[in-house]
Amino acid sequence: MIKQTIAFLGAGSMAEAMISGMVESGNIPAQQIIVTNRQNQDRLNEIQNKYGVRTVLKDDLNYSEVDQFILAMKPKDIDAVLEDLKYKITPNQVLVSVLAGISTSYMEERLNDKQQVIRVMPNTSSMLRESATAICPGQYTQMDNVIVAKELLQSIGKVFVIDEENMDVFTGIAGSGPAYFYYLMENIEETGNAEGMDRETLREIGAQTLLGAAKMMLERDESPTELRENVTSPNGTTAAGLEALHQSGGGEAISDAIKGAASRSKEMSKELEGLLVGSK
Ligand SMILES: NC(=O)C1=CN([C@@H]2O[C@H](COP(=O)(O)OP(=O)(O)OC[C@H]3O[C@@H](n4cnc5c(N)ncnc54)[C@H](OP(=O)(O)O)[C@@H]3O)[C@@H](O)[C@H]2O)C=CC1
Ligand SMILES: O=C(O)[C@@H]1CCC=N1
Repeated sequence: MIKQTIAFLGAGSMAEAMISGMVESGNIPAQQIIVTNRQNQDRLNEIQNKYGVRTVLKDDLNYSEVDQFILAMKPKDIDAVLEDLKYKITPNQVLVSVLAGISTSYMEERLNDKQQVIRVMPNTSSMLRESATAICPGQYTQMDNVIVAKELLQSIGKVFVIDEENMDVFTGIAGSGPAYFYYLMENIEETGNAEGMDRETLREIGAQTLLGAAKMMLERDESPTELRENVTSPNGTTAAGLEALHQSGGGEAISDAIKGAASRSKEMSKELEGLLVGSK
């Protein structure tokens, strides 16, 4: 059981997905989770009623009772948040950021000397405790705090400790990834529906197919290539489907999606640094 007190700064869709998974896991008492935002009291009431966590507007938060702050606002708000936190927290408290494109050094440079920070990248499947989450500690973060953060994140799915240089591509694969699969499903539904099947059944069929394939990859000792070849009978339906996919640039499209998201993640950090230089 996690003993630390956690405060979310931000109560949007990503925060909610994480809160839902954490509370559901039972690994941390709901009363040890505090959720804040700047002004939307209705949203805080909604979160409190749904999950039994404590909520408060961020200006009324008792910062000294918090062990780990989870930053869950939009990247554009990061400078204001760090400027504010600098005067409110001590080096033994930890900042855990889920913001896309914000590096540990970016945060460290704008906080007090040797502030402990951790950069993480979860996804919205946190809601069902099925996130693929990356974690990457800053240079001053103590190992015992990394362990607690990891335990907390394990309550919402699988955790991968990665080098920061891989955070952008991880974001392109796993942070944004659920959206690619939803897009795939939208197109599956569209096509099946045009052929006369009803959308509700199609959703179940498509999702079960996706789930089955995911489980095969996680639970069987075969590569995706071997698994694909096992489905593909010579001159059969799969061969025809894969050929059409190949002709339409399916593989390239997936690769471009990951590269596009990763490059946007890099660009977002550069944009913020540019903003800062411009503001001087
Ligand atoms: N959505 C996703 O799939 C994923 C998102 N992320 C990251 O999660 C972050 C949040 O995204 P998302 O949940 O979609 O964003 P939302 O816009 O839904 O939520 C942002 C929240 O931050 C609050 N907020 C803004 N400034 C502050 C502040 N200074 N202190 C406290 N709260 C504040 C806002 O409320 P108010 O205006 O009242 O302050 C709002 O509750 C982003 O940085 C994104 O990169 C990471 C992985 C996946
Ligand atoms: O779209 C975004 O920027 C965020 C980060 C990863 C998923 N959603």
